[in-house]
This record gives sequence, C-alpha cells and structure tokens, in this order.
Amino acid sequence: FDIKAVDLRSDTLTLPSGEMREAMASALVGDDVYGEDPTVIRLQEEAAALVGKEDAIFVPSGTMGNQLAILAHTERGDEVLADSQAHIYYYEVGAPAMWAGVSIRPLDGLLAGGGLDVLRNALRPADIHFPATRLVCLENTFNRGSGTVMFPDEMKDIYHFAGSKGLKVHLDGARLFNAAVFLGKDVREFTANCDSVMFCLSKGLGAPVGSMLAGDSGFIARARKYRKALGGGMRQAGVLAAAGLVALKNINRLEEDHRHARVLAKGLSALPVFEIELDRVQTNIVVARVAGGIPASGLVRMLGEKGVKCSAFGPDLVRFVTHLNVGPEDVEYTLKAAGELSVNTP
Ligand SMILES: Cc1ncc(COP(=O)(O)O)c(CN[C@H](C(=O)O)[C@H](C)O)c1O
Repeated sequence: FDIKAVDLRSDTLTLPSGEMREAMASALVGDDVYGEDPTVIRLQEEAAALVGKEDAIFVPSGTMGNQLAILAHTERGDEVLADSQAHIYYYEVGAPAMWAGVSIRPLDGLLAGGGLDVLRNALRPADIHFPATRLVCLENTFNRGSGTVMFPDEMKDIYHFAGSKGLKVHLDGARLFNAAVFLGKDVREFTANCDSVMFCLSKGLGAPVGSMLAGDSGFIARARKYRKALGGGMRQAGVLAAAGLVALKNINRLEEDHRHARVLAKGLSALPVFEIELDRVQTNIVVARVAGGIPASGLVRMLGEKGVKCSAFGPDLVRFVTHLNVGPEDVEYTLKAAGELSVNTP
C-alpha cells in the first residue's frame, strides 16, 4: 500500500497550471492604482460581463471581496443579516465589525432552504432600540452546508422581498460557478438576483490568487476606495490577473470535480465510520459525520497517516473537497485508505 499524497482539505489548494504560468510571465502590466494595468482592466471587464453587472474589481481574496461589499453597502452602525454558518460571519474574523463598524445578526437556516421565511421573520420595524438593517448576505454554493446550491427562484424571492424592504443583497459566490454548472444554468440567472456578487478565481477555477467583486459602477467605485484604504491597491497586478483570465476557462470542467465528489461520497457512505447525506452532495464538497464516537480530529489524523488530507469541520464532522488537482485515481486511493480505517476502527 504505497503511501501517496491526496489533498482534499480545500479547493483553495489548486495550483496554477503551466498555461497560467506562461500567461503570468508574459502579462502586459501597468500601475493598477493609476488604472493603467491592461490585464487587470481586461479581467474586470470580462468578469463584469460574465455575471451581468456594470463593473467589477480584482481583489486579492474572497474575504476582502466580501468585506468591501459590506463596506460599500452600509454605513457605520448598520445591521447586516447572514446565515449563522455563512463564511462571511463564521470565518471572516469578525471583520465586518472591525472595518465597517456594523453588526451581523446570525440567522439559522437562511441558506438551508426556506430562506425567505427566515428573512421575513428576522426583519424588525423601525424602532429607537433597533439598528437599521441594510444588507442581506447570501452564499452560493453554501460551504458549511456541504456545497449545496440555492436555486435561482429562491434567490429571486429573497431578492425581491429584500428590495421591497429597502435592503441590498450581496452574494458570496466564492463557488458560484459550481452552482451554475450543477444546474446547467447561465451564472446570470443567479446574479440577476443580487446587487453585488463576489466570486473566487483561486478556488475550483485554479488561479493562484484572487477574486472578483462585481456590481453597479457606483458600488464598485466605493469598493475601490475602501480597498485602497485597506491597503489593497495593487501595482502591476496584471501578473496575477493574467492567471485569472486563464482560470475563467476552467468553468466547464467543474463538473469533473462534482463527479469525483459523488463517487467519493458514495464510497465513503458505504463504510460504517462515515454518515453522509448523499442528496446534499451536489457540487465539490463532501461533509461526513464521523460515527463510532471517533472525534473528527482523530479521523483527520488517521487518514493523514495514510496520505489523505481532509479537514475537521466540527467536533464530529469532516470535509473533503475535490478540485482541479484531484483525479479519479486519487478518489480511488482515498476510498481504499478509508476502507482500511473502517476495518481497524473499533
Ligand atoms: C464561501 C466562501 N466565501 C469566501 C471565502 C474566502 O475566500 P478567501 O478569502 O480564502 O479567498 C471562502 C474560503 N473558504 C475556505 C475553505 O472553504 O477552505 C476557508 C474556510 O476560508 C469560502 O468558502
């Protein structure tokens, strides 16, 4: 059983391809703070057109894209609504309070189906005791929901209801193309139902760095100013944007990651130590409950010893993420390694 390395911790681990490296090396560049980097400009124009928005800005990370959206949509003291398990609340270091001076009210179930009722029940009347609620954040696909997809119709209901109450909607679309590919729909069917959208180039699409934030031109102008304030004004960033342009060609191959995730989930669920809701495995993320009282950290360690890396996703939850650098043979190897575990697991 020769040990090999299979890294399923996250799709953030994707490595730049040879084509990306060539594009990076030969990229036309200029000073992007002066608005003079032709490759950044091209990427921003292509990204805006792709998601059907007026303008877009290239940012170093999905987290910065999300935080710029909050800054550009709100004033200090406003309230933002997000799912309690949303990345923007769960994994972004409390940044909305740190930079935007806003509070996030965590809502259980906003992203897990029935979001409109959750939102409707969360709204409060104007009252001297209550902050002004300004923004609703959605996430598609839903990372901590095991990469599940919010259908465009549900997004439309939420978007129209939010709009009727004067709220803006920001979509954390870190893995939005995974959602579009899962449904076989144009990504604009999703983005027509939000005021701003962030999507990552650096995850399943394979770029080494970067995300795009898109919205109307006034919003992007505000986001650009806040990015500068956060020290995110970049100089010859065309070197990175060139990889992003190549990454956009990887959208259609995402179905391969989804297929690998389904094969992995099916194989793992046949083993006594993993409990998986197979209908929730829609894209490239597999979340498994660890049975037998084994802590997730223990399972991560035992699989690690066999060369398979995955993430603990809670005390008894583990996450496997398929991506560009994971092939069918890696899935097979993972199932073999996991199969060995189950035999030896008490
Ligand atoms: C839905 C969503 N939105 C935003 C981000 C932030 O993107 P980056 O700041 O890492 O570029 C992530 C990254 N997710 C990472 C991962 O899944 O391994 C970790 C948890 O931060 C994300 O999953």
